[in-house]
Amino acid sequence: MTHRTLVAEALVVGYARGQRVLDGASLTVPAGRRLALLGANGSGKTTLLRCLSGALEPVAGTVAVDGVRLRHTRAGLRAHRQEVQLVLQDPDDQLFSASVAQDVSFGPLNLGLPEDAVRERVAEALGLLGVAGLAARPTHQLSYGERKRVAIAGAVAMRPCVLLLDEPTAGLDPSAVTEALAALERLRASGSTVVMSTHDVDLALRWADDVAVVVDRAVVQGCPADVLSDDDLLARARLDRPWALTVGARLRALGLLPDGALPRDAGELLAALPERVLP
Ligand SMILES: Nc1ncnc2c1ncn2[C@@H]1O[C@H](COP(=O)(O)OP(=O)(O)OP(=O)(O)O)[C@@H](O)[C@H]1O
Repeated sequence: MTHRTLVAEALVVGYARGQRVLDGASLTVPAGRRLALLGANGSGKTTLLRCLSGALEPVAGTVAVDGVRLRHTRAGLRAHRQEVQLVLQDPDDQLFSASVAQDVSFGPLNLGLPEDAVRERVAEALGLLGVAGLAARPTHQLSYGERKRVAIAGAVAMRPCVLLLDEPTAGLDPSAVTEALAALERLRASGSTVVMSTHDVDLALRWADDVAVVVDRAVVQGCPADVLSDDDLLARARLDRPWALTVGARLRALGLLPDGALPRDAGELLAALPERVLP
């Protein structure tokens, strides 16, 4: 797998006539960067991800991978899905087979790959997600967190250059979130560029290289610390400022952090404090 750049330009989407969910939404997912997609409930994050994956055809606008434009023909969609995979928020929308191994084999088998290549991809995908031990388990017996990981493994078995994850950490306990983030790092190291939608601004700040906010039917994209401290944007998008930015700004104003210091989480904050505060 090789990281690739995914670009959406001027997307227009409306489910009902005359009502637009996206109206001129543009987004760039640079190859190899972690991108977090934020926005209020119903703002259009899933709609945008579905356009990026090819599952939904916009009324207007384009989607392209490394400059190659997505065509909504059978051949065009087939080619796009080998590069870009979407994992839905609810794993039960994605898992259909009796066993985990069968489920994860589904995509590679559909590509017409020989059995040994399929087996290799399934083992690789389950390994990357840290669920190799679940291969023989019936999918209906799995916990919610296990089902989420297996659903991601199903997409990973397609060896996508860009992996789109709709709220992959929603409903996971804190240690499962940590494990999921470690799995995403392994995926990135293996060549998949990762986009995740989330409602967690603190997670977006500490995980992402870039953030994109879906607001007023368009997308505002930029560096996490800049976008997530833009109070006007945050209010329009019904998001809170991440606590680390609020506390960091206060500590800088008190002279307890150097001017350029931008701790993104508790560990970075403690590390940045001077010894007189934290001997
Ligand atoms: N298939 C559909 N038919 C009609 N309307 C739809 C459909 N899918 C989504 N919508 C509407 O489009 C809007 C955007 O929905 P979308 O699921 O993209 O938002 P979201 O940002 O992912 O929300 P959430 O954070 O709640 O998951 C909502 O008003 C939703 O009701």
